[in-house]
Amino acid sequence: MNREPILKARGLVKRYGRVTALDDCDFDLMPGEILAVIGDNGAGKSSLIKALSGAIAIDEGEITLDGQPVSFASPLAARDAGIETVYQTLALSPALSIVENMFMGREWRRPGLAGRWFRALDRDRMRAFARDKLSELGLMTIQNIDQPVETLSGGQRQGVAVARAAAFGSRVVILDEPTAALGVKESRRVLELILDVKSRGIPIILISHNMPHVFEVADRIHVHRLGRRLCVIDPREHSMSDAVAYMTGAKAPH
Ligand SMILES: Nc1ncnc2c1ncn2[C@@H]1O[C@H](COP(=O)(O)OP(=O)(O)OP(=O)(O)O)[C@@H](O)[C@H]1O
Repeated sequence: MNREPILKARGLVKRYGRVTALDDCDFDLMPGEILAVIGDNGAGKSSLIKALSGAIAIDEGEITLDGQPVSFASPLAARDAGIETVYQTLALSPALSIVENMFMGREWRRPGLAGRWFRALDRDRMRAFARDKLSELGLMTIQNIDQPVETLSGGQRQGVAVARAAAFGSRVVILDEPTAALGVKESRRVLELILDVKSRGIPIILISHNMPHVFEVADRIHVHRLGRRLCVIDPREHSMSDAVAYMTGAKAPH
């Protein structure tokens, strides 16, 4: 098995004025794993995944994907490289429909004559695909996939964002608090979907404050503290209270 990280970062620094959100931060995502990232509020977890997914520019450091240095100018550039991210803010367009949100910027077109500049959107195929992906998530309580996202509940919106990432992430899927807005049943479906993405051989970065969820699905846990990676622990060898003690600084990892 190839033990080189798929996604790797060394010495990341991100400053917002006087605040240093990432302070010489390292990161490694191994092939096929679910890596949880945990840390206190303000520890810099979101900044880390934004740096990895092109949503913010880093001040210092290096990121490699499959061993090649990368510098994503935008989330779109990261997406083109196969890195799909669900941000806490979800990045959905409320006025657009569910299908339009799933395909935003990568619409499928009907086959056309070679060289023809305009090809019609293949709406039927996109709708069937969107319906499939949502039903995999158990989200077919949504009656109409042409309805605007702004008419959905918070949990349903989260489901659309997660389904989109799971459907299109070909190298890495990053989920920032994917179960935060969800009830017990919906959370369970998201956890199942995470395991399903893993079974397709795609590694996942899961940022979560929910320790039972983290310990249920993660292969390794990156503990983030004060803008950097404090340690990486194996959930089979550490308890939840250990993990919380490390991230709050109550206990030092050995
Ligand atoms: N756009 C911004 N402008 C100024 N400061 C920011 C900005 N984004 C983040 N920060 C600061 O950087 C630090 C790290 O924030 P970040 O959101 O990465 O932490 P986090 O671990 O994801 O926190 P949480 O668990 O609360 O989401 C915090 O002190 C935060 O206030």
